[in-house]
Amino acid sequence: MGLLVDGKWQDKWYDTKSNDGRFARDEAKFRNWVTADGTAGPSGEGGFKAESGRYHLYVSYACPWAHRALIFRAIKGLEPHIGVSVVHPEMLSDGWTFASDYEGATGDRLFGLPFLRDLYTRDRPDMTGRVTVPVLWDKQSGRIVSNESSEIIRMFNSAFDGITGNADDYWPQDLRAAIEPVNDRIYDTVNNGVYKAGFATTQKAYDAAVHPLFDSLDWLEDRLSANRYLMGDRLTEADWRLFTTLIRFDPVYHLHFKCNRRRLVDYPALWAYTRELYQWPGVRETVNFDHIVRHYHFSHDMINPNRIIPVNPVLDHDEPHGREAVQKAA
Ligand SMILES: N[C@@H](CCC(=O)N[C@@H](CS)C(=O)NCC(=O)O)C(=O)O
Repeated sequence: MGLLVDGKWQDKWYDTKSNDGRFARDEAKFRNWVTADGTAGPSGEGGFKAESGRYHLYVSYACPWAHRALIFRAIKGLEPHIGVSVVHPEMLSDGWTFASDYEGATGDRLFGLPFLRDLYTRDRPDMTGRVTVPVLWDKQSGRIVSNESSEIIRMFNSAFDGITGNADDYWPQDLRAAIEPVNDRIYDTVNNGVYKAGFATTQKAYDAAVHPLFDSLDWLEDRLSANRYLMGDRLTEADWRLFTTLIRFDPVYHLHFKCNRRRLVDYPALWAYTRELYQWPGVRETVNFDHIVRHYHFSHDMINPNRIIPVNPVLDHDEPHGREAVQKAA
C-alpha cells in the first residue's frame, strides 16, 4: 500500500494520525469524460470520443468502486467495446500489481506492466497521489481519461449508446435531483462509511462512522420495504452504487471492518434487494467473492496481521428474491 510522490513510489499506509484517527479518502485526480462526440464533459478536457475498442478499463474485482464500472460495462452492453484488465487481489507494498498467478487476475493486457502505478506515471511521470482502481485508459492518446468511478459510470450510461444501441438509462433526467441526495447519504455513511469504520484508528473515529452506517441501513430497509428500488419502480445508478457495498457486507465489512451491529441477512428487504441485483442479467459474472474476501483480509495487515482468511457465512445469492411483489411507493 502506498502512493506516488513526484512520480516516485512510497510505501505508506493511510495517514490517520494527523486526522484524529479518521480515514479521509483522497479526491480522484483524472477527471476527463468520454462523450458521444468528443466534446468536453462536466470536468476535464475534451477529445475523448466514444469509439469501439478505443478505451480500456483497469479494475480490481475486490474494489467496490471499480465494481460499479464493471457492472455498467456489463449492463450497458459495453463488453465487446471496452477491454478489461484485472489486478491481483493482494495489494501489498507495491500497491496494485499485475501479477497474474492468481485465478481471475489477467495481468496488464495492454502493456504488460508490472504495477498499476506504472500506468499512472505513463500518463503523468511526476504524478503525486494514490494509485487507485478503477482507471479508464484511452489507447489513442495514451492517457488516463478518468479514475473516478462515479463519473465513469455516467459516461458508460450514455456516451456509447450510439455504438451499442443500448439506451437503458440509469441516470434519467427527471430523477437526477432526487438521486443526488440519496447518493450523497449512501456515499458518506454506507459506501465510504464502512471504510471510515474499518480504517479508524481511534474509538471516537470508529464510533463516528459506525452509528451513521447502521442508521442509514435502517433508513434503507424502510425505503426498500415500500419501494422495489431506491427511486421507486425504476432501477437507477443509486441502486448499483449501493449494491457494491451490500454484496461485500457479510463476507467482509461485518467482521473485517467491525460493522457488526447487524448482518445484511438480518435486513429482509435489503437482503432480497441485493439478491435481485445480483441476479440481474450480466451482474453475477462481475462478482468475484474469492478476490473480494482475499483482498481485504490479506492486504490490510494492520487490521488482520496474520492474514488469516476467515471461513465466512454460506450465503445463497441465487435464492429467489420475490421483489416483484414489493409495492410501488404510494
Ligand atoms: N474515488 C475513487 C476511489 C477509488 C478507490 O479508492 N479505490 C481503492 C480500492 S477499493 C484503491 O484503489 N485504493 C488504493 C489506495 O488508496 O492506495 C473512485 O470511486 O473511483
